[in-house]
Order: sequence, then structure tokens, then C-alpha cells
Amino acid sequence: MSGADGADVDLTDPVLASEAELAFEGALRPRSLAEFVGQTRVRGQLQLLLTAATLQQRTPDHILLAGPPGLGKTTLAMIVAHESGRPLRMSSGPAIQHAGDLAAILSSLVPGEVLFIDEIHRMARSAEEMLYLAMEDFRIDIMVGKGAGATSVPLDLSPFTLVGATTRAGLLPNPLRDRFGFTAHLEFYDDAELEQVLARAATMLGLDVDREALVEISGRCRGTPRIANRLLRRVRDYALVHTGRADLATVNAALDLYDVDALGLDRLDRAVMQIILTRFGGGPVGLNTLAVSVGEESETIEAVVEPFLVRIGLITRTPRGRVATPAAWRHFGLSQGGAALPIDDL
Ligand SMILES: Nc1ncnc2c1ncn2[C@@H]1O[C@H](COP(=O)(O)OP(=O)(O)OP(=O)(O)O)[C@@H](O)[C@H]1O
Repeated sequence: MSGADGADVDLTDPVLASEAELAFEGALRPRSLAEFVGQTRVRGQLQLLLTAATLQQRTPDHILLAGPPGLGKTTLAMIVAHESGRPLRMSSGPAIQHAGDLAAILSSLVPGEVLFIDEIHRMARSAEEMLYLAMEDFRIDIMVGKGAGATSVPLDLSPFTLVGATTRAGLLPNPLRDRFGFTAHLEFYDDAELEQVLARAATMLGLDVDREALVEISGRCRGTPRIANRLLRRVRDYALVHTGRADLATVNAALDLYDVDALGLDRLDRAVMQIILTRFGGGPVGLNTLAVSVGEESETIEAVVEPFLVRIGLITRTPRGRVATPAAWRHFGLSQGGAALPIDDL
């Protein structure tokens, strides 16, 4: 995807978000379940779980939040802590590469603390095993010494609530998954919900946006609040520099400039579709082949790209691989079995 200066710009890539954007994202996070838009079922389930724990004056059960990036897992973890009036400790799977890393965190938790572990499926196996006992009995066994003389010393922990987030619930071992009292599967947001997210963000930005402009952005943000907020900022920029107002024409011009198409497909989505349609005649194509072809991790394709493409009906998953649907051929203006376009032309 090319920006105005010719540099590659990917509005959907959280890694490329500037510090200002991250600060903006933080400021936008809803602080309570009532403020949290959409995910009605999950909100109701969480509300019940938290209220029951408060009535019984105990720590809420451990919670697993599963779903693609940007749908609100971190926000919900913060809300769990805030609504139950407990402190929050944040960590992530990649930062826990040894059991000792986890032991250090667990042993320093204050009573009732909420421990959020993002990308929990990426934690080291030895730490995962330590977590089983910690979640169940609020206890860990610490190994002292090495070899034949090693002994395990039990250490009692303060009661805590673990909130784990994962884009790949299927990768968690069963013993870990079973120890969560509640698993919430976050879904992509529908257009009406995204309009609410955008309207709220526009108010916080002090941006006067037409309703039809909001509708247009909500249809192009991959069902994802994080992307909705980011696109809104680019529309704000465009209005500031060029048009003076955030109307439909401004939205179309800004999003076209950043190569966000009518369905909200980004560069990686399009690259994946190109491979399936033009190199493999519509598929089936295996996950690893796709990942190698577009130069991405297969985990990213499976957790980020594929759920969205399936949701909007451009691909289906079959036992033999991913297959393009007739809607995909239409969207890219290609006829099934027709001449292949050069990969870079789509
Ligand atoms: N339901 C919602 N209502 C309003 N804003 C939301 C909602 N969900 C997410 N957001 C906004 O979207 C942004 C991204 O949310 P968040 O960081 O919680 O997503 P995430 O699922 O944890 O993503 P990742 O897995 O990439 O960390 C936040 O700035 C938040 O304000």
C-alpha cells in the first residue's frame, strides 16, 4: 500500500502506529462495560461474573478472551480490573520465556490483583505448567538447586484473577484452557456498532463528521474498532489539510489515498487474495503455502487475515485449503479460470 510520499503505509498494522496514535488509542478505551460498544453477549456474561464475585466478596474467576486483534481484549481486561475495583498488572506471552519470569510476576501480585497476559498462547511451556497450579490452588512450586539434589519448594500466592488474551485459542493446551472459568469469543463488529465506536471517537477528537461519512468508514474498517479509530484519524488529517470538512467525499478521498478499498481490504488481505486467485486459480491453497507466498507468518494469516476474509465471504476453508468464492472473483474483477493477472497489478 503506498502513501502520498510513496512510502509503504499500512493503516491496519498496529506495529506501525505512531506514539501519538497509541496515546489516542489509550484515551479512547472505554472504562466500563456500559461504555463498551457491541459484544452484547460477552458483556452480559462478564457483568454477571463480576457482580457475583463482588456479592460473594471473592476474586472473579479466571477469564480467557479470544478473537482477532483490535476487537477489544486489552480494553476488556482493563474494564474487568476497573469494574471490580482491583489493581491491574499487564504482561504478555512473549515476555514470559521461562518459568522464572512467571514466578516473579505471580509472587509479587497483591491480593485480588487482575493479571492480564496478552498473547498467552506464546508463553513458554514451562511457564504454562506453572500456571496450572497457580490458577487452581494459588500456589506454585519453585525448584531449588540442580540435578539430583534439586527440590521443589511450595510458595503460596495471593488470590488473583488471570485474564488471558489470545488470537489463537486453539493453540492453548487443554489443561490451561480448562482452568479458565469463562471464555469469551469476541466477534467482528457490525456496521451499526462501528458507527457508535466512530461517533464516540469523533466526539473525543472534536471532529464534526457527517453521518454518511461515518457509515462509509464503518464499512471499510474490517469490523475492527482499532482500525475504525485509525481510519478516522486519517480522515481528520485529510479534512484538516484539504477539504476543511469530514464529509463523504473526504472519507472516500482519504481512504482511497491510503489504499483501503470498498470492503476494507488492506495490502495483506489483497496479497493473499491475489495468490489464491491468480497463482492458484482460486484454490484450494494450504495455509503454509499462502504464508510463504506473501512473506508473512502463517500465524498472522490464520489469526488476522483469514477470519476477516471468511467473514466477508471472499474465501471458504476446506479440508484441502482455502478456496476463493464467486464473490472474490467478482470483487477483483476477474473471471474464474480467466487469464491470470500479474501479481503486482491487483
Ligand atoms: N467495544 C469497543 N467500544 C469502543 N472502543 C473499542 C471497543 N473495542 C475496542 N475499542 C477500541 O479499539 C482499540 C483497540 O482495542 P484493544 O487494544 O482492546 O484490542 P485488542 O483486542 O486487545 O487488540 P490486540 O489483540 O491487538 O492487543 C482501543 O483503542 C479501544 O478504544
